[in-house]
Amino acid sequence: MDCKNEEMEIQKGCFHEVSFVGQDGRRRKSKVPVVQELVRQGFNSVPERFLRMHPIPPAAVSSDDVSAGPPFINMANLLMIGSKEEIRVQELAKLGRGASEWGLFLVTNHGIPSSILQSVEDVVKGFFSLSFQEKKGSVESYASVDNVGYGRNFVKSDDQPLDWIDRLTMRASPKKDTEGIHVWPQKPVGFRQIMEKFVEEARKLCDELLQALAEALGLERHIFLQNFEPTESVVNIRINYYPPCPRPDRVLGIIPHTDASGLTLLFQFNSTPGGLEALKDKQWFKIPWPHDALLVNVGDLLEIMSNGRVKSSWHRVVTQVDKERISVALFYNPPLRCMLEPVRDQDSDKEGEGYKKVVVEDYQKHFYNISPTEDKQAISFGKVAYRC
Ligand SMILES: O=C(O)CCC(=O)C(=O)O
Ligand SMILES: [Fe+2]
Repeated sequence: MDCKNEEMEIQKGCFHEVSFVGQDGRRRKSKVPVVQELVRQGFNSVPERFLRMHPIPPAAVSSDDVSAGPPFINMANLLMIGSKEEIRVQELAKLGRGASEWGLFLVTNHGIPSSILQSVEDVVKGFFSLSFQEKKGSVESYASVDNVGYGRNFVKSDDQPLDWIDRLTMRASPKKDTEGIHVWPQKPVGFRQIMEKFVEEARKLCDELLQALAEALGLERHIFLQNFEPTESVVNIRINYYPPCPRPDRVLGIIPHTDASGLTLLFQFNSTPGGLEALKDKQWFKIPWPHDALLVNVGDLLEIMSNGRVKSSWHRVVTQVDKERISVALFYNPPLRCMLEPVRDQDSDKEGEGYKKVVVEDYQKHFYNISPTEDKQAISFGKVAYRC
C-alpha cells in the first residue's frame, strides 16, 4: 500500500491514535495504521512508516539447536516433586545461569493448568477476531488511559519506524487501580474472569521463581519476594498481536528492549511458534520455545534488586512472512512506591557497588520517558554512578 492508500485506510477509521511531545516541545497527536486491518484488507507493499532504514541483522543460531539456547527449568525438580535434593541443586544452578547469562529461561511443568491456558488462548483469539470497531467499542484506547487499553507500543515521532504489532494491555492488580476505567474487553464474554484466573496461577509461579532465584544466587530466599507485597504489587497483562508481514528483512514486530518489570512471564500460542530473539555475546539468538513451556524474562527491576547478579534480557520480536503470532505477557512488579534496595555484598554493609536504592515508579517513569533506545540504556538510572 502506498502513502495515499495508507491515508485512505486511516480515513476509513482504522487507526490507533497516538500522542507524543514533538521537537518543538508541544504535545501532538498522530494516526497510525492498525496492522491487523492492513493485513485483513490487503495491501500491495508495506507502508514506508514500518520500514527500517537498514536490513535487520539476522539471528546467529537456529531454533532447532536447543543446547545453544537458554536453559529449560523443570519446576517439578525445583519443587522436589518426586526428585532428589541433588537434582534440585542442579536445577537451581541452571536457573542461576539462565538469569545471569541470558536474562531469560524457559519453564516446564510450570503447574498452570492447561485448561486455564486454553481458555486464555480462546478469549484472546476471540478478541482479535472481532472487527476493529467492535474492539474499539469493547475497550478504551491507549490514548485515554495511561498505557493500557487497545492500541500499540511507543510512538515518539512521525519519523520513527513503526513496529508490526497491535496490543491489548490491562492492569490486573491491584484491582483498585482499574476501578471506573474501561480497560477490560466486554467481548468475548468472560474475558476478565479467565484472565484473572490465569493471573492467580501465574503469580504463584512467579513467587516460587523469585524465591528459587534468590536461593540460586546464594541469597536468603525471601530477599526478592519481600518486595512484592501481595495486595499492592502491580500485575499488567499485555497481549501482543503480530500478523504475517511480507518484509521480515526490514520490519520488526517489537524493537529491541528490556522489560521495565521485576519478572515477565510469557505464553505463546501453539499455532504461532517462532519470533522471539534475545541478544547474548553481541549476537541475536532465536529462542527455541515449545508450546508446553512458558518463558520468563528477567526485568530491569530484578537486575537492580539483585545488584546486577542477574541481567535483564535485551530482546526483540521479528516478523514472519506466513504466520500470525500472538503472545501473552504478564509483567510482575513490586508496588509503585516500593523502594528497591539492591542486595549488598555479604561482608560489606555499604550500598551495592553497582546499583543504588530506586523507587519503582521513578524507574518506570524514566524508562518510558527515554524508550525506545538503541541499546540497554534505561538501567543506568539505577546505577550508583548515574547522575540526573
Ligand atoms: O511476543 C513476545 O514473545 C515478546 C513480547 C515482549 O517482549 C513484550 O511484550 O515486552
Ligand atoms: Fe519484552
